[in-house]
Parts: sequence; C-alpha cells; structure tokens
Amino acid sequence: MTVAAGATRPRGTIAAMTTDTTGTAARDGEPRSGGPADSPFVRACRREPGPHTPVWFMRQAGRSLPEYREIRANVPMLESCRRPDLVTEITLQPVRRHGVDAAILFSDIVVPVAAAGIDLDIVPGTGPVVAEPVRTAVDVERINPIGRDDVSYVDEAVRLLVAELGDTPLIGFAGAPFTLASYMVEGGPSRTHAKTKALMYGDPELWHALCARLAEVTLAFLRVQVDAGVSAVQLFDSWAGALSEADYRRYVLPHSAHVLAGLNEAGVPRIHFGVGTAELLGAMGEAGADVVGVDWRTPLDVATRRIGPDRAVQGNLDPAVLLAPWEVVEGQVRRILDQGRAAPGHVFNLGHGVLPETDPEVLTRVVALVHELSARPAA
Ligand SMILES: Cc1c2[nH]c(c1CCC(=O)O)Cc1[nH]c(c(CCC(=O)O)c1C)Cc1[nH]c(c(CCC(=O)O)c1C)Cc1[nH]c(c(C)c1CCC(=O)O)C2
Repeated sequence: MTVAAGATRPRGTIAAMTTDTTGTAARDGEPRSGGPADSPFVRACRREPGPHTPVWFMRQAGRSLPEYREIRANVPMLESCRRPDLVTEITLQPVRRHGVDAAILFSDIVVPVAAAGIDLDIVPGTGPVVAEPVRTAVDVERINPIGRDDVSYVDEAVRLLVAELGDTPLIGFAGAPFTLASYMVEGGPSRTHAKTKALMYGDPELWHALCARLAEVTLAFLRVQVDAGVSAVQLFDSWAGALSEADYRRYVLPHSAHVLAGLNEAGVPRIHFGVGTAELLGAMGEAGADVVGVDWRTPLDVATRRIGPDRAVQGNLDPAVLLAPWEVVEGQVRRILDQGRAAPGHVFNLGHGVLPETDPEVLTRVVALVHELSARPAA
C-alpha cells in the first residue's frame, strides 16, 4: 500500500509549505513566523490575540474521509495506530484536505492501556472491548506502568509528523482516568456506566487505586508525546458528564488534576474535554486545564461564565448540524463565533467527534467560513 502523500496533496496547508535553511517551515509568500508555538491555535489556547479564530475537528481523521477508508480498508484499528507510516498519513489527511489550524495525532484512548498489558481490541461499530474486565485489586495490578519503549511507535509517529507539519501544530491526546476506567470496568462501551459507578460507590479505595494507575499510564503516554514535540495536548474525559459535580469532584477530579499537573513543566496548552458536562465545566477547568472543551448543550458565553476568565474555551458546533442544509450550518457557525467572543480565547471545534456520514466538503467550507468571519486585521 502506498502511504506517501501523493494524489491528494495539493489542497491545504501541507502542500503549500516549504522548508527554509533553518529547518523552520514557512508558507509560500508569507514571512517566516515563530513555528507552531506562534500559530493561531496555540495563541488562542494561551488567550493571546491572533489573525483569526483557529478551527479543528475532533475525529477529523476518520470515516468521513474516503482517503481514510481506503488506507484503513484491510488494517485493523489498533494495528493502524502502531504503524508510524499509517499514523502519519492519516493524521495529515484532514490537514491537507480542510486546511484546519491543527492536526490531532491519529491514535485511540485505549492504545496506552493496551501497551500497559490489558488485552483489548477495537471492534468496528462497537468500540473498545476488554477481554477480561478490571474489577478487583488483582485486576488493577495487571495495569503495568508504561514508558517510551512501550509506545515507541507513537514517539516515532509524532517526530515524523512534527517534521512534516512545519508551522501547523500537532495536538497529542489521551483518555482521562474516568473514561478509561469505564471501558476497563464495563469491558466495553456502556450507556449507564452502571458497573463503573457500582465500583466507585461500593469500593472507593479500589476505585481510587484503579484511577491512580490509569492516571500514571495517561501521564506517561502524554509525556512521550510532549517529548516528541506535540504543541498541545487534549485530555478526553468523554463520559465524565455521567457524574454529578459533587461525585466528579470527589472521585474523578483529583486523578485528572494529577495528569494535568504532571504536565506543568511541559509548557504546552492543556485542553480538557467531556460531553454533557454543563454542570462540570468549572470543575474541569479547576482540574488544571488551559482550555475547556464544551459540547453543544451549553452556549459558549454561558460556559465562559462558569469557567471564568483564566481559561480559553473550545467548541461547540453540534456534529449533527453538519448534516443540515448549508444555511443552517452557516447560521450556527456565526452564532458560535459571536458567543465565543465572550471567552478570553476561543478554538472553534465541534461539541463531539465528526459523524462518519458527514460530507467532508462541508467541513472544508466550515473551516473557510470560520477563518473569513473571524479575520482580524494585522495590528
Ligand atoms: C471514547 C473515545 C474512544 N476513542 C477516543 C475517545 C474520546 C473521544 C470521543 O469521545 O469520541 C479518542 C479518539 N479515537 C480516535 C481519535 C483520533 C484523532 C481524531 O481525529 O480526533 C481520537 C482522539 C480514532 C478512532 N477511534 C475509533 C475509530 C473508528 C475505527 C475505524 O475507523 O474503524 C477512530 C477513527 C474507534 C473507537 N474508539 C473509541 C470509540 C467509542 C470508537 C468508535 C467505535 C466505532 O464506532 O467503530 C473510544
């Protein structure tokens, strides 16, 4: 299989980049800038003004793209995450196609847990499935610490990508302890998280031991990505919205805070994201985020009041809106940019991942529209 950037190259940022003699990439015709740390995306995360509101999409690499489906046709999900050539190509596909302001590493939240020794697979149409769910103290001991050598393919992929991306920042990511614990305890995806909550309320000591282990795995996984050169990280606590604020603060926040604090010295912005987290937005910020991800249920001006002036926000177009007529999409993009002006920094995104049935042309149009509507004249 050919993974080299070939046929579809000419579209976005990547195609237009040249490398100067210092090794810093610059776009044709533009003065050389300060690299990804000076990009619109990183500036917005830091609550600094920039030339436009940056935009990227959760799950921008994936089944909405024909070039993704083609390259993944005969490669199982976990295997594709362990092949740096595939990771690099799949990560670059949406950057080329849409001209988004950031790339996100192609991987999955269960990759480091598999590297830690838990037997699991990602089943198409279902999600992660764990062979022997983690429910006892002995089970928790099966989650081994990880280091660079256990995920050397991620280290390698990030280095390849950073070299390829030039000024475009690469976002690294990991799953937060609660969301990972849910997959480990349930054995697979769950709507109610009933077994997870039963363990959390029924045996808090075991719960905290499990989350502490997962937090170490997550932190180590993020450190590998930071050391290899990612410009920001996102901690996905997708299912945290299943908890009340009080329970979130008691059972989850300390573990996520441990992960985020462990990156204090890394110097890269930390995005903290979950779904259905309207009541948790303040707490998720307090856990140590620089940017809080907001789903479509909470308008960004309301979210900003809950999160406070010290953090930027990311979001929050409903992914299903991308299936509506363009006039509807345009109206919602305008509304979100308006409400985002209340925030000290705004990264445009969806409220959750791109749906597989999304027309990629609509994503490309949204990127162009966000850039056009938010363009600020140079100071
Ligand atoms: C909960 C969660 C998972 N994985 C992830 C989360 C947190 C984000 C979220 O809430 O969606 C994170 C994730 N998974 C994937 C990425 C890639 C980066 C990106 O483009 O955002 C990221 C950031 C690739 C993937 N991860 C997965 C796919 C689909 C697999 C395929 O294409 O065959 C991709 C592209 C598989 C996966 N992995 C997981 C699920 C629920 C699924 C979907 C199962 C299915 O419907 O087939 C667990």
